[in-house]
Amino acid sequence: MARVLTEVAEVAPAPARRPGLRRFAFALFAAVMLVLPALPVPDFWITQSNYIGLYALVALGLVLLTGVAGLTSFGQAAFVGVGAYTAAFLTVKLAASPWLALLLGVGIAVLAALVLGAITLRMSGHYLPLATIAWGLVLYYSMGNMDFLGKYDGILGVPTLTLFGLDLGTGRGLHVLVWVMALLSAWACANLLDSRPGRAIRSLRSGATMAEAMGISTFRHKLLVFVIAAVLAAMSGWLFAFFQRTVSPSPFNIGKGIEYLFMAVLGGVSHVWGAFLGAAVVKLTEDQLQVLLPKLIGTSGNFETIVFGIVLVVVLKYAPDGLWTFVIRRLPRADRKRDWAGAAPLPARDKPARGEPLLQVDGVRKQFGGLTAVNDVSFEIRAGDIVGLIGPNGAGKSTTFNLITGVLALSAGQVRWRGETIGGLPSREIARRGISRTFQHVKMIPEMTVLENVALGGYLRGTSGTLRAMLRLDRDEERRLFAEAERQLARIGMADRMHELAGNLALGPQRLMEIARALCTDPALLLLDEPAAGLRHKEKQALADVLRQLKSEGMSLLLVEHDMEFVMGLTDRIVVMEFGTRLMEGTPAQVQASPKVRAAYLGTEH
Ligand SMILES: Nc1ncnc2c1ncn2[C@@H]1O[C@H](COP(=O)(O)OP(=O)(O)OP(=O)(O)O)[C@@H](O)[C@H]1O
Repeated sequence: MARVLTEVAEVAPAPARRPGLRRFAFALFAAVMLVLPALPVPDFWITQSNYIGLYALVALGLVLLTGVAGLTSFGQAAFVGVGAYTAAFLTVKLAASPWLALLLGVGIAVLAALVLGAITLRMSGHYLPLATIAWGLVLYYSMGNMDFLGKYDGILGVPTLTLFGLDLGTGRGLHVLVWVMALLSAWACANLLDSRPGRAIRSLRSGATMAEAMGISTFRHKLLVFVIAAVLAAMSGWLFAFFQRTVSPSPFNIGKGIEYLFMAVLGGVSHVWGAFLGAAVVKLTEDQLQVLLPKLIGTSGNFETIVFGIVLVVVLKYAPDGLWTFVIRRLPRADRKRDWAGAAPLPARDKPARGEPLLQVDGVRKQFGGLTAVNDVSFEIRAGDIVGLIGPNGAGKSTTFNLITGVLALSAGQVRWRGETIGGLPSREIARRGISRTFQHVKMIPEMTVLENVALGGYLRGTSGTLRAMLRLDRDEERRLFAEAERQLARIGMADRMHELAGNLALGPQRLMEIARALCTDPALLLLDEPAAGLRHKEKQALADVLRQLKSEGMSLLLVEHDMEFVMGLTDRIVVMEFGTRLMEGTPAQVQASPKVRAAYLGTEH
């Protein structure tokens, strides 16, 4: 911790980056897939490869949706159907341009995803999976019963695609287009995940509380990723129509929806390239099993489905992150290239003048059913104050934190921030106004690096959106975000650990990382929930130094802490709570001398 509060320039340079083997491997893979049709590969394998590309597009959407964001959809096949039927209907019945059909198909899928998502994504739990099943069933039976879509016979005679006057056919020519679209989509998705909106998407799986406290609208990002998955599925459907040259409802039924999910889970549900592996393994194994199993069993049937079910259980047991993890383990882990030296600072807010009234907690109350966890608690924080909130276990400290930061709704009372009423605002709006926090139980994204976790705190200070991120036009802002994240890590003495995975840190460093993340939001008030818990003595001293330094820079702090020595040595004022009420408020000396406080901690009458 010797480097606490050092400037970025003094921080030891990040370890040298390992060779870009991954990038080379993926470039090679892309090149092979694109030149494959020009090689003397049998037509059978070109067809298989076309299927794999088409399936991978859908599985890619599920990687984002299910693997990264933690949302399950069984209805992706229906979105594929939307793309396919739009292509077939427009080109066969209306003789329209296939490219117009692509636009329209994607548009309809986006609209359907927006409606479905708007209804279900605010609700947690099983609503989305159930809604996607219903959507899959509705679309399947609609396609099968509509006269103008040819009922269960579907639409025949879809023309082949032509590009620059070149007929792509259904084999080698189309292969190039299928794989260009699949690889470009994978590249765009990989770019997205390594960006400001991507980190927001990656934060969804760990629950809404932390993400919202960093200013992220979790609903908007869930909707975004649901729409992206629908777009990818519709693109696959559009290609499928020109590949099969006929569309009928059966390839878009709910069973196929489950199969797509199976591909994503088997391949590597949180890895972009796992979608390709999953699609390849499922397609190739399915074909082999369809030939082999009837021979082995002596009768035909859908036995491959049963075998797949068993395989899925085995994979989930022994490789819950999918088969791609076996590949990724063999590739060297590349540290992020430290290319942000000299990046312009991020925008910073105007800081309040010392002594300005910041936070007024006015008679707040919180009831959980019959239990009053916080009862008529009032206190004030002025700019530059370090205020402690102490009390025995269950006194209502964390609940008070959650009322101030909008995690919980007030039952009564009001919270004001610089004169503005903020009680009732969502967490992200409160974060936007300059209140940041850490959590009693550390909330982070374990599979992201320390640096990326901290950069999540800079979300509100950036503006790059999804399209910019997908096209990698956001690099300038990314450099600024990472420079800020490193600066905040240096402030708490952790810059040398920025490339480690957050999940590999011990509890103490995880707490410090949360503080760096909160600082990255550029707050005017920092709420720390038990920051010293789990820290060793020296780490606590270093933390106290950091907090004092923050105070000297004008930062205001409210901290809940059980370590009395830590609180007494650091705070200007202390609010003591007991049984949800404010027992007293005073200087550390007054609190220490109070018989009421001593009695509260000892559990005796007062
Ligand atoms: N979501 C909830 N639903 C029901 N009761 C709750 C909820 N959150 C907290 N409580 C109850 O409210 C009371 C105050 O809890 P709170 O966590 O705020 O106390 P605390 O002072 O932070 O305690 P500790 O120091 O142990 O963290 C406790 O009795 C707790 O069981």
